[in-house]
Amino acid sequence: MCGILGIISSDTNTNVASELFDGSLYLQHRGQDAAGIVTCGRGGRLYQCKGNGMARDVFTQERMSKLVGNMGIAHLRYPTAGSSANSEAQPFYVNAPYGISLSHNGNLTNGEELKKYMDEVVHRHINTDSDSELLLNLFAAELATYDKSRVNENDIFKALEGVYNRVRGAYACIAMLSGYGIIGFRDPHGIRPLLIGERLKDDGQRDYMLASESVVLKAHGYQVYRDILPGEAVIISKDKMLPVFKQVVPLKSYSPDIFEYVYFARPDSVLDGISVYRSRLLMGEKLAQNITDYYKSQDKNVLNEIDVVIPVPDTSRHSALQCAITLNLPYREGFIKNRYVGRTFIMPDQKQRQSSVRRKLNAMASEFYGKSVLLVDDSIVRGTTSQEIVNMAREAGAKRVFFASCSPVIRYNHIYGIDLADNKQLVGYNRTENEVSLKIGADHVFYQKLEDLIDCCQRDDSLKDHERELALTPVVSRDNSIISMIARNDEAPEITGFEAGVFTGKYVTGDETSYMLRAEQARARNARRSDSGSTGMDILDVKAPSEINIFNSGDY
Ligand SMILES: O=P(O)(O)OC[C@H]1O[C@H](OP(=O)(O)OP(=O)(O)O)[C@H](O)[C@@H]1O
Ligand SMILES: NC(=O)CC[C@H](N)C(=O)O
Ligand SMILES: [Mg+2]
Repeated sequence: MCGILGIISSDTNTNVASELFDGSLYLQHRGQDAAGIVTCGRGGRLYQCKGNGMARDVFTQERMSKLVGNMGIAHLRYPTAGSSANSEAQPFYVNAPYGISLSHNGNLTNGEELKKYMDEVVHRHINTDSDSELLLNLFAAELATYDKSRVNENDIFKALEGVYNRVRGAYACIAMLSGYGIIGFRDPHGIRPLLIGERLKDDGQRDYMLASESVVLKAHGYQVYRDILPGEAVIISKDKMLPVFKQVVPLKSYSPDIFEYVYFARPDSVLDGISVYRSRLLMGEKLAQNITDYYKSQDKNVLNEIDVVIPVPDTSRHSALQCAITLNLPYREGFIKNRYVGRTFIMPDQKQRQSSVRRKLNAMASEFYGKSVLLVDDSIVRGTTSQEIVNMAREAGAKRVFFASCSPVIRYNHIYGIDLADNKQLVGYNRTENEVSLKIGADHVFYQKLEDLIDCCQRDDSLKDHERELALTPVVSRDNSIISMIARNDEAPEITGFEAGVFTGKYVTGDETSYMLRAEQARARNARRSDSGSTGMDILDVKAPSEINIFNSGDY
Protein backbone atom coordinates (compact mmCIF):
# COMPACT_ATOMS: atom_id res chain seq x y z
CA MET A 1 0.00 0.00 0.00
CA CYS A 2 1.36 3.37 -1.01
CA GLY A 3 -0.37 6.72 -1.12
CA ILE A 4 -0.97 8.42 -4.45
CA LEU A 5 -2.22 11.86 -5.24
CA GLY A 6 -2.73 14.09 -8.29
CA ILE A 7 -4.09 17.63 -8.74
CA ILE A 8 -4.97 19.71 -11.75
CA SER A 9 -6.09 23.26 -11.13
CA SER A 10 -8.04 25.50 -13.46
CA ASP A 11 -5.99 28.46 -12.25
CA THR A 12 -2.89 28.54 -14.44
CA ASN A 13 -1.20 30.94 -12.06
CA THR A 14 -1.40 28.62 -9.10
CA ASN A 15 1.27 26.16 -7.95
CA VAL A 16 -0.28 22.89 -6.79
CA ALA A 17 2.90 21.76 -5.01
CA SER A 18 1.80 23.11 -1.64
CA GLU A 19 -1.55 21.30 -1.82
CA LEU A 20 0.22 18.13 -2.95
CA PHE A 21 2.49 18.45 0.05
CA ASP A 22 -0.42 18.99 2.40
CA GLY A 23 -2.31 16.09 0.82
CA SER A 24 0.75 13.87 1.24
CA LEU A 25 0.58 14.40 4.99
CA TYR A 26 -2.94 12.92 4.93
CA LEU A 27 -1.56 9.83 3.17
CA GLN A 28 1.66 9.41 5.13
CA HIS A 29 0.29 6.35 6.97
CA ARG A 30 0.28 4.48 3.61
CA GLY A 31 4.02 4.74 3.07
CA GLN A 32 6.87 6.07 5.18
CA ASP A 33 9.88 5.02 3.11
CA ALA A 34 10.01 7.57 0.34
CA ALA A 35 8.05 10.54 -0.89
CA GLY A 36 7.94 12.41 -4.16
CA ILE A 37 6.22 15.16 -6.11
CA VAL A 38 6.42 16.06 -9.79
CA THR A 39 4.74 19.20 -11.07
CA CYS A 40 4.26 20.45 -14.58
CA GLY A 41 4.66 24.12 -15.34
CA ARG A 42 4.50 26.28 -18.44
CA GLY A 43 5.66 24.76 -21.67
CA GLY A 44 5.23 21.30 -20.19
CA ARG A 45 8.40 21.68 -18.09
CA LEU A 46 8.58 19.19 -15.20
CA TYR A 47 9.87 19.87 -11.68
CA GLN A 48 10.65 17.00 -9.35
CA CYS A 49 11.51 16.40 -5.73
CA LYS A 50 11.71 12.84 -4.42
CA GLY A 51 13.77 10.59 -2.22
CA ASN A 52 13.80 8.36 0.84
CA GLY A 53 12.13 9.73 3.94
CA MET A 54 8.80 11.01 5.24
CA ALA A 55 6.96 13.77 3.39
CA ARG A 56 7.93 16.44 5.92
CA ASP A 57 11.63 15.60 5.50
CA VAL A 58 11.71 15.26 1.73
CA PHE A 59 9.41 18.19 0.98
CA THR A 60 11.29 21.05 2.57
CA GLN A 61 10.00 24.56 2.06
CA GLU A 62 12.92 25.44 -0.15
CA ARG A 63 12.38 22.45 -2.43
CA MET A 64 8.63 23.05 -2.57
CA SER A 65 9.13 26.62 -3.68
CA LYS A 66 10.90 25.34 -6.78
CA LEU A 67 8.07 23.03 -7.84
CA VAL A 68 5.98 25.20 -10.10
CA GLY A 69 2.93 24.40 -12.16
CA ASN A 70 -0.82 24.03 -11.90
CA MET A 71 -0.79 20.25 -12.15
CA GLY A 72 1.22 17.59 -10.44
CA ILE A 73 1.29 14.14 -8.87
CA ALA A 74 2.68 12.79 -5.60
CA HIS A 75 3.62 9.46 -4.05
CA LEU A 76 4.24 8.05 -0.56
CA ARG A 77 6.09 4.78 -0.82
CA TYR A 78 5.97 1.55 1.12
CA PRO A 79 8.08 -0.75 -1.08
CA THR A 80 6.60 -4.07 -2.17
CA ALA A 81 8.88 -4.77 -5.13
CA GLY A 82 12.48 -3.99 -5.92
CA SER A 83 14.26 -2.46 -2.95
CA SER A 84 13.93 0.55 -0.70
CA ALA A 85 16.59 2.42 -2.68
CA ASN A 86 16.37 6.13 -3.24
CA SER A 87 16.24 5.52 -6.98
CA GLU A 88 12.94 3.67 -6.61
CA ALA A 89 11.17 6.59 -4.99
CA GLN A 90 8.18 7.64 -7.07
CA PRO A 91 6.79 9.26 -9.20
CA PHE A 92 8.75 7.63 -12.01
CA TYR A 93 9.39 9.49 -15.23
CA VAL A 94 10.09 8.64 -18.87
CA ASN A 95 10.73 11.32 -21.45
CA ALA A 96 9.36 9.45 -24.46
CA PRO A 97 6.72 9.73 -25.62
CA TYR A 98 5.38 13.08 -24.38
CA GLY A 99 7.08 13.05 -20.96
CA ILE A 100 5.10 10.80 -18.64
CA SER A 101 5.26 10.60 -14.83
CA LEU A 102 3.53 7.90 -12.81
CA SER A 103 2.55 7.20 -9.20
CA HIS A 104 1.57 3.60 -8.56
CA ASN A 105 -0.10 1.96 -5.58
CA GLY A 106 -0.10 -1.82 -5.70
CA ASN A 107 2.05 -4.72 -6.69
CA LEU A 108 2.40 -6.50 -10.02
CA THR A 109 2.68 -10.27 -10.07
CA ASN A 110 3.99 -10.67 -13.62
CA GLY A 111 6.95 -8.30 -13.38
CA GLU A 112 9.35 -10.92 -14.71
CA GLU A 113 7.27 -11.41 -17.82
CA LEU A 114 6.95 -7.64 -18.33
CA LYS A 115 10.70 -7.20 -18.00
CA LYS A 116 11.23 -9.74 -20.75
CA TYR A 117 8.66 -8.00 -22.92
CA MET A 118 10.36 -4.66 -22.38
CA ASP A 119 13.68 -6.13 -23.36
CA GLU A 120 12.77 -8.40 -26.26
CA VAL A 121 9.75 -6.74 -27.82
CA VAL A 122 9.60 -3.02 -27.12
CA HIS A 123 13.33 -2.55 -26.39
CA ARG A 124 12.92 -0.17 -23.50
CA HIS A 125 15.61 0.13 -20.87
CA ILE A 126 14.54 -0.48 -17.28
CA ASN A 127 16.92 1.01 -14.77
CA THR A 128 15.59 -0.26 -11.41
CA ASP A 129 13.88 -3.33 -9.98
CA SER A 130 10.65 -1.50 -9.32
CA ASP A 131 7.47 -2.94 -10.81
CA SER A 132 6.13 0.62 -11.12
CA GLU A 133 8.92 1.52 -13.55
CA LEU A 134 7.79 -1.42 -15.68
CA LEU A 135 4.19 -0.30 -15.55
CA LEU A 136 5.13 3.21 -16.64
CA ASN A 137 7.26 1.93 -19.50
CA LEU A 138 4.49 -0.34 -20.66
CA PHE A 139 2.09 2.61 -20.76
CA ALA A 140 4.71 4.64 -22.63
CA ALA A 141 5.29 1.82 -25.11
CA GLU A 142 1.55 1.53 -25.75
CA LEU A 143 1.21 5.28 -26.30
CA ALA A 144 4.21 5.30 -28.61
CA THR A 145 2.49 2.88 -30.99
CA TYR A 146 0.24 5.73 -32.24
CA ASP A 147 3.32 7.57 -33.49
CA LYS A 148 1.58 10.97 -33.21
CA SER A 149 3.02 14.29 -32.23
CA ARG A 150 0.01 14.84 -29.93
CA VAL A 151 -2.30 12.19 -28.46
CA ASN A 152 -5.99 12.56 -27.72
CA GLU A 153 -8.26 10.94 -25.13
CA ASN A 154 -9.06 8.00 -27.35
CA ASP A 155 -5.39 7.20 -27.85
CA ILE A 156 -4.81 7.32 -24.10
CA PHE A 157 -7.76 5.02 -23.34
CA LYS A 158 -6.58 2.62 -26.07
CA ALA A 159 -3.06 2.64 -24.64
CA LEU A 160 -4.47 1.88 -21.21
CA GLU A 161 -6.39 -1.02 -22.65
CA GLY A 162 -3.05 -2.39 -23.83
CA VAL A 163 -1.69 -1.95 -20.30
CA TYR A 164 -4.69 -3.71 -18.74
CA ASN A 165 -4.27 -6.61 -21.14
CA ARG A 166 -0.64 -7.18 -20.26
CA VAL A 167 -0.41 -6.39 -16.56
CA ARG A 168 -1.35 -8.74 -13.74
CA GLY A 169 -1.72 -7.81 -10.09
CA ALA A 170 -2.92 -4.76 -8.21
CA TYR A 171 -2.60 -1.20 -9.45
CA ALA A 172 -4.23 2.11 -8.77
CA CYS A 173 -2.29 4.74 -10.68
CA ILE A 174 -2.09 8.44 -11.41
CA ALA A 175 -0.13 9.47 -14.46
CA MET A 176 0.71 12.90 -15.79
CA LEU A 177 1.38 13.70 -19.42
CA SER A 178 3.57 16.77 -19.64
CA GLY A 179 1.68 19.78 -20.88
CA TYR A 180 -1.46 17.69 -21.32
CA GLY A 181 -3.15 16.60 -18.10
CA ILE A 182 -3.56 13.91 -15.47
CA ILE A 183 -4.91 10.38 -15.79
CA GLY A 184 -6.23 7.97 -13.17
CA PHE A 185 -6.82 4.25 -13.62
CA ARG A 186 -7.58 1.28 -11.42
CA ASP A 187 -7.08 -2.46 -11.96
CA PRO A 188 -10.04 -4.52 -13.18
CA HIS A 189 -10.69 -6.00 -9.71
CA GLY A 190 -10.41 -2.67 -7.88
CA ILE A 191 -7.96 -4.13 -5.37
CA ARG A 192 -6.33 -0.83 -4.42
CA PRO A 193 -8.44 2.30 -3.84
CA LEU A 194 -8.61 5.43 -6.00
CA LEU A 195 -11.04 8.34 -5.89
CA ILE A 196 -11.62 11.50 -7.87
CA GLY A 197 -12.86 14.73 -6.34
CA GLU A 198 -14.14 17.99 -7.78
CA ARG A 199 -13.86 21.45 -6.23
CA LEU A 200 -16.08 24.22 -7.54
CA LYS A 201 -14.58 27.61 -6.89
CA ASP A 202 -16.18 31.03 -6.52
CA ASP A 203 -15.19 31.97 -10.06
CA GLY A 204 -17.18 28.99 -11.37
CA GLN A 205 -14.03 27.09 -12.35
CA ARG A 206 -13.27 23.59 -11.11
CA ASP A 207 -10.17 21.85 -9.77
CA TYR A 208 -9.73 18.10 -9.73
CA MET A 209 -7.91 15.81 -7.38
CA LEU A 210 -7.21 12.07 -7.60
CA ALA A 211 -6.29 10.38 -4.33
CA SER A 212 -5.97 7.01 -2.59
CA GLU A 213 -8.33 7.99 0.22
CA SER A 214 -11.41 10.19 0.53
CA VAL A 215 -10.01 11.96 3.59
CA VAL A 216 -7.63 13.99 1.39
CA LEU A 217 -10.43 15.14 -0.89
CA LYS A 218 -12.67 16.16 1.96
CA ALA A 219 -9.93 17.94 3.81
CA HIS A 220 -9.09 20.07 0.76
CA GLY A 221 -12.60 21.19 -0.01
CA TYR A 222 -13.38 18.90 -2.94
CA GLN A 223 -17.11 19.02 -2.39
CA VAL A 224 -17.99 16.01 -4.53
CA TYR A 225 -16.02 12.82 -4.94
CA ARG A 226 -16.45 9.27 -6.05
CA ASP A 227 -14.50 6.05 -6.46
CA ILE A 228 -12.93 5.17 -9.78
CA LEU A 229 -14.39 1.78 -10.67
CA PRO A 230 -12.36 -1.36 -11.33
CA GLY A 231 -11.15 -1.21 -14.94
CA GLU A 232 -12.21 2.42 -15.26
CA ALA A 233 -9.95 5.34 -16.21
CA VAL A 234 -10.35 9.11 -16.13
CA ILE A 235 -8.50 11.80 -18.07
CA ILE A 236 -8.53 15.48 -17.15
CA SER A 237 -6.73 17.56 -19.74
CA LYS A 238 -5.63 21.10 -18.96
CA ASP A 239 -7.36 22.42 -22.06
CA LYS A 240 -10.80 20.97 -21.33
CA MET A 241 -10.64 20.87 -17.54
CA LEU A 242 -13.45 18.36 -17.75
CA PRO A 243 -13.00 14.78 -16.57
CA VAL A 244 -13.63 12.16 -19.24
CA PHE A 245 -14.32 8.68 -17.90
CA LYS A 246 -14.16 5.36 -19.66
CA GLN A 247 -14.67 1.78 -18.60
CA VAL A 248 -11.51 0.71 -20.42
CA VAL A 249 -11.90 -3.01 -19.77
CA PRO A 250 -14.90 -4.81 -18.28
CA LEU A 251 -14.91 -5.01 -14.55
CA LYS A 252 -13.59 -8.50 -13.70
CA SER A 253 -14.91 -8.31 -10.17
CA TYR A 254 -15.31 -5.57 -7.56
CA SER A 255 -13.00 -6.83 -4.84
CA PRO A 256 -11.32 -4.17 -2.72
CA ASP A 257 -8.57 -5.43 -0.44
CA ILE A 258 -10.21 -6.12 2.92
CA PHE A 259 -6.95 -5.18 4.63
CA GLU A 260 -7.63 -1.53 3.75
CA TYR A 261 -10.45 -1.67 6.30
CA VAL A 262 -8.50 -3.72 8.83
CA TYR A 263 -5.29 -1.69 8.85
CA PHE A 264 -4.10 0.24 5.80
CA ALA A 265 -6.57 3.11 5.48
CA ARG A 266 -7.27 6.02 7.79
CA PRO A 267 -10.48 5.58 9.81
CA ASP A 268 -11.91 8.84 8.50
CA SER A 269 -11.85 7.61 4.91
CA VAL A 270 -14.74 6.10 2.99
CA LEU A 271 -13.45 3.66 0.38
CA ASP A 272 -15.73 2.11 -2.22
CA GLY A 273 -18.66 3.40 -0.25
CA ILE A 274 -17.61 1.67 2.97
CA SER A 275 -16.74 3.77 5.99
CA VAL A 276 -13.45 2.53 7.41
CA TYR A 277 -14.39 3.84 10.87
CA ARG A 278 -17.78 2.11 10.89
CA SER A 279 -16.24 -1.14 9.74
CA ARG A 280 -13.70 -0.98 12.56
CA LEU A 281 -16.42 -0.34 15.15
CA LEU A 282 -18.25 -3.40 13.88
CA MET A 283 -15.06 -5.46 14.03
CA GLY A 284 -14.89 -4.69 17.75
CA GLU A 285 -18.53 -5.59 18.23
CA LYS A 286 -18.29 -8.92 16.40
CA LEU A 287 -15.09 -9.76 18.23
CA ALA A 288 -16.84 -9.15 21.54
CA GLN A 289 -19.66 -11.48 20.52
CA ASN A 290 -17.14 -14.21 19.69
CA ILE A 291 -15.39 -13.76 23.01
CA THR A 292 -18.68 -13.97 24.90
CA ASP A 293 -19.61 -17.13 22.96
CA TYR A 294 -16.25 -18.70 23.71
CA TYR A 295 -16.70 -18.28 27.47
CA LYS A 296 -20.34 -19.36 27.33
CA SER A 297 -19.27 -22.59 25.62
CA GLN A 298 -17.10 -23.22 28.68
CA ASP A 299 -19.88 -22.32 31.11
CA LYS A 300 -18.03 -19.19 32.10
CA ASN A 301 -18.98 -15.55 32.23
CA VAL A 302 -16.66 -13.20 30.38
CA LEU A 303 -17.12 -10.60 33.13
CA ASN A 304 -15.47 -12.93 35.63
CA GLU A 305 -12.57 -13.70 33.29
CA ILE A 306 -11.51 -10.29 31.99
CA ASP A 307 -11.12 -7.09 34.03
CA VAL A 308 -10.30 -4.54 31.37
CA VAL A 309 -10.01 -4.04 27.60
CA ILE A 310 -6.85 -2.28 26.39
CA PRO A 311 -6.17 -1.30 22.78
CA VAL A 312 -2.83 -1.67 21.03
CA PRO A 313 -2.48 1.82 19.60
CA ASP A 314 -2.99 3.10 17.07
CA THR A 315 -5.18 1.38 14.51
CA SER A 316 -7.15 -0.88 16.87
CA ARG A 317 -8.42 1.89 19.15
CA HIS A 318 -11.90 2.28 17.72
CA SER A 319 -12.49 -1.47 17.51
CA ALA A 320 -11.21 -1.97 21.05
CA LEU A 321 -13.54 0.69 22.42
CA GLN A 322 -16.55 -0.87 20.73
CA CYS A 323 -15.44 -4.31 21.93
CA ALA A 324 -15.30 -3.04 25.54
CA ILE A 325 -18.72 -1.40 25.24
CA THR A 326 -20.24 -4.60 23.86
CA LEU A 327 -18.63 -6.72 26.58
CA ASN A 328 -19.69 -4.22 29.22
CA LEU A 329 -16.12 -3.99 30.44
CA PRO A 330 -13.99 -0.94 31.21
CA TYR A 331 -11.81 0.42 28.40
CA ARG A 332 -8.42 1.79 29.37
CA GLU A 333 -5.61 3.30 27.33
CA GLY A 334 -2.93 1.25 29.10
CA PHE A 335 -0.35 1.80 26.37
CA ILE A 336 0.74 5.33 25.68
CA LYS A 337 1.87 5.92 22.16
CA ASN A 338 4.91 8.01 21.42
CA ARG A 339 3.55 10.33 18.76
CA TYR A 340 6.96 10.74 17.17
CA VAL A 341 7.27 7.11 16.13
CA GLY A 342 5.40 6.13 12.96
CA ARG A 343 3.77 2.86 11.97
CA THR A 344 6.11 0.03 12.88
CA PHE A 345 4.67 -2.61 10.57
CA ILE A 346 5.65 -0.76 7.41
CA MET A 347 9.23 -0.18 8.46
CA PRO A 348 11.63 -1.82 6.06
CA ASP A 349 13.53 -4.24 8.28
CA GLN A 350 12.70 -6.57 11.13
CA LYS A 351 15.27 -5.20 13.62
CA GLN A 352 13.91 -1.71 13.16
CA ARG A 353 10.33 -3.00 13.57
CA GLN A 354 11.18 -4.83 16.80
CA SER A 355 12.97 -1.99 18.51
CA SER A 356 10.32 0.47 17.40
CA VAL A 357 7.45 -1.33 19.17
CA ARG A 358 8.95 -0.53 22.59
CA ARG A 359 9.95 2.93 21.54
CA LYS A 360 6.43 3.51 20.28
CA LEU A 361 4.34 2.04 23.10
CA ASN A 362 4.81 2.33 26.84
CA ALA A 363 2.72 0.36 29.38
CA MET A 364 1.34 2.10 32.47
CA ALA A 365 1.55 -0.29 35.41
CA SER A 366 -1.55 1.22 37.04
CA GLU A 367 -3.71 -0.21 34.26
CA PHE A 368 -2.12 -3.67 34.23
CA TYR A 369 -1.02 -4.53 37.76
CA GLY A 370 -2.89 -7.55 39.14
CA LYS A 371 -5.46 -7.50 36.30
CA SER A 372 -6.67 -9.91 33.64
CA VAL A 373 -6.35 -7.80 30.52
CA LEU A 374 -7.78 -8.23 27.05
CA LEU A 375 -5.45 -6.58 24.53
CA VAL A 376 -7.13 -5.78 21.21
CA ASP A 377 -5.23 -5.27 17.97
CA ASP A 378 -6.40 -5.00 14.39
CA SER A 379 -4.18 -7.82 13.17
CA ILE A 380 -1.38 -10.18 14.06
CA VAL A 381 0.94 -10.45 11.07
CA ARG A 382 4.56 -11.28 11.85
CA GLY A 383 3.73 -11.20 15.55
CA THR A 384 6.37 -8.53 16.20
CA THR A 385 3.93 -6.22 17.97
CA SER A 386 1.91 -8.83 19.83
CA GLN A 387 4.94 -10.65 21.30
CA GLU A 388 6.46 -7.43 22.52
CA ILE A 389 3.15 -6.11 23.81
CA VAL A 390 2.27 -9.26 25.75
CA ASN A 391 5.71 -9.09 27.39
CA MET A 392 5.20 -5.47 28.27
CA ALA A 393 1.79 -6.19 29.79
CA ARG A 394 3.29 -8.93 31.97
CA GLU A 395 6.23 -6.75 32.97
CA ALA A 396 3.67 -4.13 34.02
CA GLY A 397 2.14 -6.70 36.38
CA ALA A 398 -0.80 -8.16 34.42
CA LYS A 399 -2.13 -11.36 36.00
CA ARG A 400 -3.43 -12.83 32.76
CA VAL A 401 -3.00 -11.52 29.21
CA PHE A 402 -5.56 -12.31 26.52
CA PHE A 403 -5.00 -11.09 22.99
CA ALA A 404 -7.76 -10.44 20.46
CA SER A 405 -7.29 -9.77 16.76
CA CYS A 406 -9.94 -7.93 14.74
CA SER A 407 -8.99 -9.99 11.70
CA PRO A 408 -8.69 -13.76 11.22
CA VAL A 409 -5.46 -15.75 11.31
CA ILE A 410 -3.08 -14.53 8.60
CA ARG A 411 -1.54 -17.63 7.08
CA TYR A 412 -0.74 -16.55 3.53
CA ASN A 413 1.26 -13.91 1.71
CA HIS A 414 -0.27 -10.59 0.93
CA ILE A 415 0.83 -10.25 -2.67
CA TYR A 416 -0.77 -6.92 -3.53
CA GLY A 417 0.71 -4.58 -1.02
CA ILE A 418 2.40 -6.00 2.08
CA ASP A 419 6.12 -6.48 2.04
CA LEU A 420 6.32 -10.24 2.67
CA ALA A 421 8.19 -12.54 0.35
CA ASP A 422 7.63 -15.57 2.43
CA ASN A 423 4.69 -17.10 4.39
CA LYS A 424 7.12 -18.36 7.00
CA GLN A 425 7.50 -14.84 8.34
CA LEU A 426 3.88 -14.96 9.44
CA VAL A 427 3.31 -16.01 13.01
CA GLY A 428 0.10 -17.74 11.87
CA TYR A 429 1.88 -19.78 9.21
CA ASN A 430 1.44 -23.50 9.94
CA ARG A 431 0.31 -22.75 13.48
CA THR A 432 -3.01 -23.40 15.16
CA GLU A 433 -4.57 -20.59 17.17
CA ASN A 434 -3.27 -22.20 20.37
CA GLU A 435 0.21 -22.39 18.94
CA VAL A 436 0.07 -18.70 18.03
CA SER A 437 -1.01 -17.98 21.55
CA LEU A 438 2.01 -19.91 22.91
CA LYS A 439 4.34 -18.20 20.46
CA ILE A 440 3.30 -14.69 21.46
CA GLY A 441 3.12 -15.65 25.13
CA ALA A 442 -0.59 -14.93 25.67
CA ASP A 443 -2.98 -16.91 27.87
CA HIS A 444 -5.38 -17.15 24.97
CA VAL A 445 -5.75 -15.63 21.52
CA PHE A 446 -9.12 -14.70 20.03
CA TYR A 447 -9.43 -14.25 16.29
CA GLN A 448 -12.22 -12.72 14.23
CA LYS A 449 -13.99 -15.11 11.87
CA LEU A 450 -13.63 -14.28 8.19
CA GLU A 451 -17.39 -14.25 7.58
CA ASP A 452 -17.77 -11.78 10.46
CA LEU A 453 -15.01 -9.55 9.10
CA ILE A 454 -16.73 -9.49 5.72
CA ASP A 455 -20.03 -8.61 7.42
CA CYS A 456 -18.32 -5.66 9.07
CA CYS A 457 -17.17 -4.22 5.75
CA GLN A 458 -20.48 -3.40 4.12
CA ARG A 459 -21.93 -0.25 2.64
CA ASP A 460 -24.15 1.12 5.34
CA ASP A 461 -27.56 2.39 4.24
CA SER A 462 -27.93 4.45 7.37
CA LEU A 463 -25.13 6.66 6.05
CA LYS A 464 -27.22 7.75 3.07
CA ASP A 465 -26.98 11.45 2.27
CA HIS A 466 -23.73 11.62 4.11
CA GLU A 467 -20.32 10.35 3.20
CA ARG A 468 -21.35 7.05 1.76
CA GLU A 469 -23.53 8.52 -0.92
CA LEU A 470 -21.00 11.15 -1.82
CA ALA A 471 -18.37 8.53 -2.27
CA LEU A 472 -20.58 6.40 -4.47
CA THR A 473 -22.80 8.29 -6.84
CA PRO A 474 -22.41 12.02 -6.56
CA VAL A 475 -24.71 14.08 -8.70
CA VAL A 476 -25.09 17.29 -6.76
CA SER A 477 -23.40 18.78 -3.76
CA ARG A 478 -24.84 18.82 -0.27
CA ASP A 479 -26.65 22.10 -0.90
CA ASN A 480 -28.07 20.75 -4.14
CA SER A 481 -26.63 23.60 -6.13
CA ILE A 482 -23.71 22.16 -7.99
CA ILE A 483 -24.14 19.83 -10.89
CA SER A 484 -21.05 17.72 -10.67
CA MET A 485 -18.89 16.90 -13.64
CA ILE A 486 -17.91 13.62 -12.04
CA ALA A 487 -21.42 12.29 -11.61
CA ARG A 488 -22.19 8.75 -12.65
CA ASN A 489 -25.22 8.18 -14.82
CA ASP A 490 -25.95 4.86 -13.21
CA GLU A 491 -25.81 3.33 -9.75
CA ALA A 492 -22.33 2.26 -8.64
CA PRO A 493 -22.05 -1.53 -8.97
CA GLU A 494 -22.23 -3.73 -5.91
CA ILE A 495 -19.02 -4.99 -4.36
CA THR A 496 -18.78 -8.62 -5.45
CA GLY A 497 -16.44 -9.75 -2.69
CA PHE A 498 -13.17 -8.82 -1.05
CA GLU A 499 -9.59 -9.61 -1.81
CA ALA A 500 -8.83 -11.67 1.29
CA GLY A 501 -5.94 -13.85 0.12
CA VAL A 502 -4.00 -13.38 3.37
CA PHE A 503 -6.70 -15.35 5.14
CA THR A 504 -7.68 -17.85 2.46
CA GLY A 505 -4.63 -18.31 0.22
CA LYS A 506 -6.91 -17.62 -2.77
CA TYR A 507 -6.16 -14.45 -4.71
CA VAL A 508 -8.53 -12.54 -6.96
CA THR A 509 -6.03 -12.52 -9.82
CA GLY A 510 -5.82 -16.32 -9.72
CA ASP A 511 -3.02 -18.73 -8.96
CA GLU A 512 0.06 -16.69 -8.03
CA THR A 513 2.29 -19.55 -6.86
CA SER A 514 5.02 -18.85 -9.40
CA TYR A 515 5.16 -15.17 -8.38
CA MET A 516 5.55 -16.17 -4.73
CA LEU A 517 8.22 -18.71 -5.58
CA ARG A 518 10.21 -16.13 -7.51
CA ALA A 519 9.91 -13.65 -4.67
CA GLU A 520 11.17 -16.27 -2.23
CA GLN A 521 14.12 -17.18 -4.47
CA ALA A 522 15.01 -13.53 -4.90
CA ARG A 523 15.03 -13.10 -1.15
CA ALA A 524 17.29 -16.10 -0.67
CA ARG A 525 19.61 -14.83 -3.41
CA ASN A 526 19.74 -11.48 -1.78
CA ALA A 527 20.47 -12.90 1.67
CA ARG A 528 23.46 -14.73 0.14
CA ARG A 529 24.64 -11.55 -1.55
CA SER A 530 24.43 -9.45 1.56
CA ASP A 531 26.26 -12.20 3.50
CA SER A 532 29.09 -11.89 1.03
CA GLY A 533 29.09 -8.13 1.40
CA SER A 534 27.50 -7.35 -1.96
CA THR A 535 24.64 -4.87 -2.11
CA GLY A 536 21.82 -6.98 -3.51
CA MET A 537 19.14 -4.76 -4.89
CA ASP A 538 16.52 -6.98 -6.39
CA ILE A 539 14.22 -7.75 -3.50
CA LEU A 540 12.58 -6.26 -0.51
CA ASP A 541 13.53 -5.88 3.07
CA VAL A 542 17.02 -4.75 2.25
CA LYS A 543 18.02 -1.27 3.16
CA ALA A 544 19.69 -0.39 -0.10
CA PRO A 545 22.33 2.29 -0.24
CA SER A 546 20.91 5.59 -1.35
CA GLU A 547 22.68 5.45 -4.64
CA ILE A 548 22.50 8.23 -7.14
CA ASN A 549 21.24 7.28 -10.53
CA ILE A 550 19.49 8.63 -13.55
CA PHE A 551 16.16 9.03 -11.75
CA ASN A 552 17.49 10.94 -8.82
CA SER A 553 20.01 13.64 -8.39
CA GLY A 554 20.65 12.65 -4.77
CA ASP A 555 19.81 16.11 -3.43
CA TYR A 556 16.22 15.69 -4.63
O1 LIG B 1 2.14 -8.67 13.87
P1 LIG B 1 2.90 -7.50 13.38
O2 LIG B 1 3.84 -7.92 12.29
O3 LIG B 1 3.56 -6.72 14.45
O4 LIG B 1 1.88 -6.56 12.64
C1 LIG B 1 0.66 -6.13 13.15
C2 LIG B 1 0.76 -4.81 13.84
O5 LIG B 1 1.32 -3.81 12.95
C3 LIG B 1 0.42 -2.73 12.83
O6 LIG B 1 0.74 -1.68 13.72
P2 LIG B 1 1.61 -0.39 13.31
O7 LIG B 1 2.50 -0.04 14.42
O8 LIG B 1 2.26 -0.62 11.98
O9 LIG B 1 0.57 0.76 13.01
P3 LIG B 1 -0.56 1.48 13.89
O10 LIG B 1 0.11 2.50 14.75
O11 LIG B 1 -1.44 2.11 12.86
O12 LIG B 1 -1.30 0.48 14.68
C4 LIG B 1 -0.92 -3.30 13.18
O13 LIG B 1 -1.81 -2.31 13.62
C5 LIG B 1 -0.59 -4.28 14.26
O14 LIG B 1 -0.47 -3.62 15.50
N1 LIG C 1 2.95 -0.27 -1.67
C1 LIG C 1 2.89 0.05 -2.94
O1 LIG C 1 1.84 0.39 -3.47
C2 LIG C 1 4.18 -0.12 -3.69
C3 LIG C 1 4.21 0.29 -5.13
C4 LIG C 1 5.35 -0.39 -5.87
N2 LIG C 1 5.10 -1.80 -5.98
C5 LIG C 1 6.66 -0.12 -5.15
O2 LIG C 1 7.22 -1.02 -4.55
O3 LIG C 1 7.11 0.99 -5.18
MG1 LIG D 1 -0.82 -1.46 15.36
